[in-house]
Amino acid sequence: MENVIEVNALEKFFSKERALKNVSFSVKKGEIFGFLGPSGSGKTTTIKILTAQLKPTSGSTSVFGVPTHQLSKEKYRKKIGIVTDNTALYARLSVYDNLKLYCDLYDVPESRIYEVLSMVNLAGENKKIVSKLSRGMLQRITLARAFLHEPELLFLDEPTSALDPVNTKHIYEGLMRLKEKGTTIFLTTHDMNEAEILCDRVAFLNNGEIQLLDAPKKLRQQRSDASLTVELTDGRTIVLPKGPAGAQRLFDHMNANEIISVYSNQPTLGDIFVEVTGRNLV
Ligand SMILES: Nc1ncnc2c1ncn2[C@@H]1O[C@H](COP(=O)(O)OP(=O)(O)OP(=O)(O)O)[C@@H](O)[C@H]1O
Repeated sequence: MENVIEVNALEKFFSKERALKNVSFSVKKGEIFGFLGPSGSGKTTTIKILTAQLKPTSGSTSVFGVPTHQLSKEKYRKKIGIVTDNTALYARLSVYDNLKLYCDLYDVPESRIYEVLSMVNLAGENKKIVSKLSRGMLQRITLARAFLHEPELLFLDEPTSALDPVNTKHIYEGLMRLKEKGTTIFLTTHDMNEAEILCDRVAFLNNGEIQLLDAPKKLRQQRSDASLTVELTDGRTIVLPKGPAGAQRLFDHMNANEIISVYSNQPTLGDIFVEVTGRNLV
């Protein structure tokens, strides 16, 4: 499968401080790739380098097979959508007028505005003035703007950090639909649950270094001891080990109709992050 993003031995220094250390990874077309790390680990710096807002100190980065510094701005703008903390919206204009400006810029029909507002659960809010919006609404408008020109590649820097669970779920559904259409998504997040739901593969970033990279399911399976936790009708919760002895006890409880639930004891992505990096994700 074709790689949309390629990063090799990327390093970034801010004065003498090393923000990124020997970072290498690639992102395939149509993949949702999660960059997970605590505050200050280098997530935004990576996005800025990949979107040509910052120059790397060394190493190579390419997007759509073209070194990032060589991409013409016009071509880049049309194929890429970026969502960061910087909303760059006009505070005194309405939601509609803000999005209309981008329709003109990207050569997109105005009818698309209603489609993207519905994607972010803001249908009917088009007349609201941007300065009167909540942080969560601003975040959703920024997402709507990034969806407007149907980019092939989306960079999302903590896209749901200000959203409530209902809107977060709505955004997840929208992102999954974009993925189904073939959009590639590079997502940074602190939220392991988000990574688990959305990402095909995740990289754990700690102090500017990638410490682990794989599919969430594989990471969990590799670290599972294959034991099972079983809740029984008499109120007990028991752990059954892998192997014939555990299987026999499971059979006996099933046969006696004593089982309420069974689940596997796999670690969460958060557990794995702590195990690998020795630190929490916040
Ligand atoms: N313009 C800058 N000048 C100096 N240092 C910087 C600059 N931008 C980032 N850094 C430093 O680089 C490191 C990585 O920062 P970055 O913003 O990429 O982290 P992050 O993982 O995105 O954090 P957060 O989750 O808080 O947004 C931090 O130590 C930060 O202080």
